[in-house]
Amino acid sequence: MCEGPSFEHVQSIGELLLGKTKHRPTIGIICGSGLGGLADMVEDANVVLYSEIPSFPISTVPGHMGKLVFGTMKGKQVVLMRGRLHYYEGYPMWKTTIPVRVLKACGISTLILTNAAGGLNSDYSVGDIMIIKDHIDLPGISGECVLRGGNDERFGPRFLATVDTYDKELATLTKSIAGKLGLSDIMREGTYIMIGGPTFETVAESRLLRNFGADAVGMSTVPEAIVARHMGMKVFGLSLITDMCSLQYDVASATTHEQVLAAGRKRAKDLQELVSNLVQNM
Ligand SMILES: O=P(O)(O)O[C@@H]1C[C@H](O)[C@@H](CO)O1
Ligand SMILES: Nc1nc2[nH]cnc2c(=O)[nH]1
Repeated sequence: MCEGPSFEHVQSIGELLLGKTKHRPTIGIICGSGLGGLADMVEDANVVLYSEIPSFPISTVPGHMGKLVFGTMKGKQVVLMRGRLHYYEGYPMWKTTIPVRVLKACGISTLILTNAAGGLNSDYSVGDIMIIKDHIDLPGISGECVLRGGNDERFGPRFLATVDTYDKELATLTKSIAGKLGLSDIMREGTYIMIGGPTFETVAESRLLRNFGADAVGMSTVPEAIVARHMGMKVFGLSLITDMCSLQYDVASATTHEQVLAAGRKRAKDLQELVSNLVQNM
């Protein structure tokens, strides 16, 4: 059975969106929880609400506004998704990535993903920024891969290699920009693991995820990265460590979404500088 939007439908939404803006971006950015301030860097903005776009799912999570923002960032044409869709909101996996397919139809060739994540690596601290070197698709390896279902070859191949998901040149460029901005001390590079959510991890789960080799855990990003690669886009990802996962029972503390959003606000300026300079130098 074929799941997901048809190729023609995605193309038609792309055309509709390009009719609503004079911009012709090639760089797309997805804002993670509490990281919507990235959109404040956009000049000459044309904003389209998700609710105005046919078949677009609606963001229901606080910290995700549900707007596409077309415009320029440091002279480069961009489009930002200020609000992403998560599997735990009740959408099937393929539906959470309709916007990524639509971005491609709008002409995007490079996708920058950002997210809020819990730190599993005990060398990390709240406020660190992790370049995503690799991911573990926990839902995917247990049967809920975003590419499950019928495959339209016009989107991409049935069997996708994922060893090269995250672009190495953009990672190198980001490290050099972080150095110039004085951010090297908070930069990390590691593996992001996606869980379905919306529960934060138990101590036993955090230990399991760490033993799997993950440095940070979150509830998004991986399906978007896979779909973007499926369509031949370059992908780069950053995780803001908003809380540290509890690996010891005697000092375990509960994570809250408010805490995640507050950590995002604290690091907002640095993240905006980092991403906008990356865009400028791409
Ligand atoms: O959209 P992201 O992955 O940044 O959001 C993370 C995961 C949950 O949606 C939320 C938990 O606070 O933050
Ligand atoms: N699963 C998970 N997602 C997060 N998003 C932000 N922080 C966390 C976390 O600690 N765990």
